[in-house]
Amino acid sequence: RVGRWISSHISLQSSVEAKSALITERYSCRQDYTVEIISFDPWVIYINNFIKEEEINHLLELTKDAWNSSEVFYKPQDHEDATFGVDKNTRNSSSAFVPHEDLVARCLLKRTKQLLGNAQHENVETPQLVRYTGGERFRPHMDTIEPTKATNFHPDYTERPWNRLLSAFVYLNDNCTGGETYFPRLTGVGADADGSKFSRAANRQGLLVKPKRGNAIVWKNLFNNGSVDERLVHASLAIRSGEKVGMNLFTWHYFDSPMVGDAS
Ligand SMILES: O=C(O)CCC(=O)C(=O)O
Ligand SMILES: [Fe+2]
Repeated sequence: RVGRWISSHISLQSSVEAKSALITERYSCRQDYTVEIISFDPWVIYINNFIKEEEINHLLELTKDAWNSSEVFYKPQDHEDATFGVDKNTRNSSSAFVPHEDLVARCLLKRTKQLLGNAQHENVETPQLVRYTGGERFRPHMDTIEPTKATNFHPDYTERPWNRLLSAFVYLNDNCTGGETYFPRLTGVGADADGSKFSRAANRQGLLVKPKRGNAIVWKNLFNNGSVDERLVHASLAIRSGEKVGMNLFTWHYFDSPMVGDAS
């Protein structure tokens, strides 16, 4: 089984050409992140320095003219089937897709794949940048695809069903207030947690992750039998001031393969 390296994102073509904005030949994909465990069950980790300054600057430069209203998979009132589109009631941010041929995108896909190690990781979606300004937010949702509604989600979905195993949300800037990533069903952090990364909900319910440039929160969306682990429901709380930019990386678990180890 050869790892397919193509990142076939979801009907949406990237709107920017691959070009090297700030990254030069001197660029190396070397990573030097550190990991903190957030939760054993469900599996959630926090990564310090997942992405380097030069990579962030490159991605922001590369996508500067590529922002559009974020889309979600949703069911419009007058539709029978779920579809992709803008649903501001759910998500009113902007999104930009990084072309998967881009040097930094390729590095990030590889870094994500390496993070998964021996767990199933045939495909990583094209990195998606998301930007929020005043009042914008993303209501509670799962990053997984609902198989029964997803026949038009991706051309090969029914041919070879998959779902998003791992979600990595990477913070590309942090000059904002508000905009925490909120996991209402996870255990929150302790009183001694680093306040630049986490905050505690007033009712002590749920995990609140603050935007911190370069760092990432990573979680596993599926149980080992492939069903969706709804404990990973999450939201982006509204931005109160400033701007938040983040990036989604999703890896795919194909149901015809084991979640860990080789099929052969
Ligand atoms: O903006 C965030 O903190 C989370 C974004 C998110 O959940 C998503 O884009 O799927
Ligand atoms: Fe999400």
